[in-house]
Amino acid sequence: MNTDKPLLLVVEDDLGIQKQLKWSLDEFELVFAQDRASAIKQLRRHEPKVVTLDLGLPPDSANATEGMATLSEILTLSPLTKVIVVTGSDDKAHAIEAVRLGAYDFYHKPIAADTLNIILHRAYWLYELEEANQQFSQINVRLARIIGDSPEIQKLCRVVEKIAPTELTTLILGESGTGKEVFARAIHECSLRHDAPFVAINCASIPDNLLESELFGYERGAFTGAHKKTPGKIECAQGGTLFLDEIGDMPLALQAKMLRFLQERVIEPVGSRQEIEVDVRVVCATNKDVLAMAQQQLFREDLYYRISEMTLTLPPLRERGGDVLLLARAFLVSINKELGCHVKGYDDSALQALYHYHWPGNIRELQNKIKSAVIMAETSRISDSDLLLCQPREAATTLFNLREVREEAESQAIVEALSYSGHNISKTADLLGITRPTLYALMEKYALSSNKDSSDISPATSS
Ligand SMILES: Nc1ncnc2c1ncn2[C@@H]1O[C@H](COP(=O)(O)OP(=O)(O)OP(=O)(O)O)[C@@H](O)[C@H]1O
Repeated sequence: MNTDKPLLLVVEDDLGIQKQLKWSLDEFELVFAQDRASAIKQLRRHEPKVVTLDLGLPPDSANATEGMATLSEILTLSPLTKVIVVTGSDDKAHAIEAVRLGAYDFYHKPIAADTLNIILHRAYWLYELEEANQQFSQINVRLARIIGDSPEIQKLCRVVEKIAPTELTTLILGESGTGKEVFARAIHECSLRHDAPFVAINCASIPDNLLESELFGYERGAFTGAHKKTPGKIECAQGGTLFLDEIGDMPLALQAKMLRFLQERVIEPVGSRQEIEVDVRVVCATNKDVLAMAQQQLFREDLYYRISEMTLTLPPLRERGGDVLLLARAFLVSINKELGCHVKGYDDSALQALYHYHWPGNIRELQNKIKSAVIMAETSRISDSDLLLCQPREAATTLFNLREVREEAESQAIVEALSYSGHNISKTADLLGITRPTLYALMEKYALSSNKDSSDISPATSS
């Protein structure tokens, strides 16, 4: 069968019309069905995007009953399929009824090839559009579990959308508690593997001598206590995604075996000589600088390049701006529910404290602090004293100082425009939509130099 052409299921009991369609619809790969049963069989087998359906089907070809029943069954099984019904020229009522039931369009016999070709192309186009929309909204729902409005997190979500459907082995970097596992799950859930298992293993939490058998499985009698053949985590992830957390802690000896699995997609359980083929996508994470470790021979360099076909670096919570408050509000709802509490929100002192704290333990620390604050809170609103935070992120200025924010953005824009224009003052002023004197005044205000020789613009040294 020529798979380049779009496949069209034609439900038509008249062999003469079948022949005519074959001849006039040569841009499509036609498959035929003569009655309801064969139509459903072909639908299940070929999953066509578009179907043409003659409403007059046997056993009662003079009547539209069987055709209408076939239409309903097709749309129940495959709601996105575009069904175009075919009726006799004097049968408008049935055509309209079919559209009411969900048919995409209708046309009357005798067949006008040009018109039918146009209707069919439009139907395929619409199908593909709807299918893409559906996939997009499913991806959005799956990504919705990642809370965060900051540009950094939004950018990472767009990267996840792009890489999820691929087979790229991905390395997620970031401090402890920044959401590496959350992102690994999002990659899995937005991928075509989302119905298969997501299996996570933490390489740091399992003793070195057990990690190999945990990952690769073992044969009965492979070592003392191996009473029965047991599959490893890799095999358990068959068809799905394996998440190797703390990959930087994997013992060097085991890294060679891991590399072979990643290259050849086969595993050999401990104590076995039999190879097992595995179809598993791998996502790794670490809070260590594995590249530096590779350079110091503390991590296999070849394994590093194998696992980092794509790298995502998660920013620490303190660099995500207002996300901390967004997360704090979301966690309050879930923690209230979990503990059966009714804390209503945060007072100003708590918001200030949450925003300015350094968050060395990132989102996990935030969750813990809110949990204990919900338990400790004496009133319906959490205050800074309930949160027990020390070490503010920076001197407590006001939470949102609009002037400071504006000035920072203004100075940043000038730096970037200068760099873009090659430090040409006229061009920079044009880019920014201001006059040269205004630009000079602003550069002076922000102590910016226009030194052409420096590769980047840095604040002028005041000497
Ligand atoms: N963007 C986010 N939105 C909502 N919850 C999040 C987000 N990121 C992380 N979390 C929550 O924070 C906690 C820590 O996240 P996670 O375990 O993914 O971090 P991690 O970086 O893998 O940590 P570790 O390095 O310690 O393994 C989890 O409870 C997770 O559900």
